[in-house]
Amino acid sequence: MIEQLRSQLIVSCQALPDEPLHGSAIMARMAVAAKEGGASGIRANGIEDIQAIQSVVDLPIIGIIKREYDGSDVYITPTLEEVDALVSAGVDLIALDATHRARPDGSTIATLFPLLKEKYPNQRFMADCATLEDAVRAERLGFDVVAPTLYGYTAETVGKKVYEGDFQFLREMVQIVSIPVIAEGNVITPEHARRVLEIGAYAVVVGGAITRPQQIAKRFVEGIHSLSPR
Ligand SMILES: CC(=O)N[C@H](C=O)[C@@H](O)[C@H](O)[C@H](O)COP(=O)(O)O
Repeated sequence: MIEQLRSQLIVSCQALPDEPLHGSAIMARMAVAAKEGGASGIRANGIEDIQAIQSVVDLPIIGIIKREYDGSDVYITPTLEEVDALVSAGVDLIALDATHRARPDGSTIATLFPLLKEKYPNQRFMADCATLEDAVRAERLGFDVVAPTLYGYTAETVGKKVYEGDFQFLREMVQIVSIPVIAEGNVITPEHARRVLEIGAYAVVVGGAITRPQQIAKRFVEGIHSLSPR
């Protein structure tokens, strides 16, 4: 299944409860649209969205469950409970936060992941990383793929964008691990998508730039204002 994604576009179809397109029926239509556009995979959040998407497209799915717990900053598939649900849903690849941060039950990825592998030896896992250390640790732990998904979204990386310095961070990640690196997070243009593959990313995930119209509209509005005479 991972082979199927080589050099291809994966579209992340996500809208949280506070977003205008929230709802599994809408996310399923987004996935159909992504497939019509040529996407080879879908990333989706939550069992409801995943099942709705599985019923209309036959593409490989990267599944996550975003859940916030008191006392932990980890929200992408934080505990075994979310992994159990994603395995039951039958997603091809389960992505989880692979930073060093403490998880809700006090575990870390280094203590949780071996348990997941033991329980689900045939399941494939993707590591959502914020740093190069995260990626190295993820490879050592036995993840199948890594991604810079959380680069810019943790206290130590806040404000950083993966495309800065011609995708410098991504290039370093590609060099430091030997498992596939999927470029994810702030890939905003077709040129970005092409560039990350040139740099050596195995595949590319694009989310908001395709499936979050509020982000797309905002970018146009900002474009207009930056062009208008002052
Ligand atoms: C940081 C975080 O929570 N990222 C989430 C992970 O699944 C999603 O909200 C992103 O949309 C996804 O990673 C794709 O990225 P972008 O939408 O920038 O193309």
